[in-house]
Amino acid sequence: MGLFSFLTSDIAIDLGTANTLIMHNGRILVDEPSIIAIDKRTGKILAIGHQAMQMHGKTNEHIKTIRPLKDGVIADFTAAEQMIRGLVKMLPTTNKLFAAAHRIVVSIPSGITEVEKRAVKDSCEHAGAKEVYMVYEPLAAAVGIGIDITQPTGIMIIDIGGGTTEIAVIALSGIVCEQSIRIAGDVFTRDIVDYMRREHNLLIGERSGEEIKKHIGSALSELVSPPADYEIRGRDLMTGIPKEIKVTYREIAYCLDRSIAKIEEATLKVLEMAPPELSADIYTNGIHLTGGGALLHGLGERLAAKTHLPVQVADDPLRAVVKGTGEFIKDLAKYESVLIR
Ligand SMILES: Nc1ncnc2c1ncn2[C@@H]1O[C@H](COP(=O)(O)OP(=O)(O)OP(=O)(O)O)[C@@H](O)[C@H]1O
Repeated sequence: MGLFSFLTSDIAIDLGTANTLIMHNGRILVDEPSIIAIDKRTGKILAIGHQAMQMHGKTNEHIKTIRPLKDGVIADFTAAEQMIRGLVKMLPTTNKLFAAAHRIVVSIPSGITEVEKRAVKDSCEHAGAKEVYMVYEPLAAAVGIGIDITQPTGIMIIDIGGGTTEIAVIALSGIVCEQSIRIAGDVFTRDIVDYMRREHNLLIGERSGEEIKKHIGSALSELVSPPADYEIRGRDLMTGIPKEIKVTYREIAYCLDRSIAKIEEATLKVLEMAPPELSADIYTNGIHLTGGGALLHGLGERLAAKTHLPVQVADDPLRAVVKGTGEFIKDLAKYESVLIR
């Protein structure tokens, strides 16, 4: 008997490169980093989500941490399945509401291939789901921020996640034109780690790079309300001794500049592709920014300056996709044309 058959209702999953969120009946019950830790000798899972993230970069030879998704898609099928299983187990199964849940809606990047889609579906099925529906992330993000995607109105979404940035123009429940690029949070983190090594001779880990990004990551070198300098520790490459330095947001803006320019480029491409009637709508309604990357300081302002359009950063950008995915599972019939089996 599959895991989902013990549950009492349908669930929505935002299976992300960085974070996986699970929602039921309008409530986000699981919000964990997409990572597992296993014992290399036995293959046993030692930790999932936050607990596994604590171990990331600090493991000994017997422990391995795995991030099952890369660039928005499943890179390690077995680990993905184990992670989904483990995260679903975190749901309060004692709650009667979960008694008959065997349908799930899971969000996927819009640039995903048929083989990659199959991998998502199979992972969910192997984890116990009986019916799996998939929905493209930009559609879920739009619904998640409260937009009615069924209207004949052009909506532009830029969803910057961990692995992919999805830029799409949506109308009448469908994606009219889009670009899905593999420049997002993970690349920003890598840019920071590389910069620290190059400019400061300081070797830092992925987690430290991510902390810098979250605290002082900036898309602009001049901010109206700048964050305070951030202290970071790592290994001095010259001496091999641990050291601490202070980093400014301006340095981070400098090292992220190239990657952000690629997002700008893709945004302009999508705007160029949009049919004129939808361009007119976008001129009025502007661009909606979702995903964790939307939290970079000054990103909204930078994109607004580049496109000369109003840019709105979602209130809760990290949760927009799962909130939208949760709406789809509530009314499968209404969204039949949007959902992929
Ligand atoms: N305050 C912040 N500033 C900048 N980046 C942030 C901030 N908070 C989170 N992030 C980044 O956002 C990314 C995660 O965003 P999100 O959860 O939307 O992506 P995901 O759904 O896991 O990825 P994908 O959709 O690409 O599969 C991570 O790279 C994380 O480091």
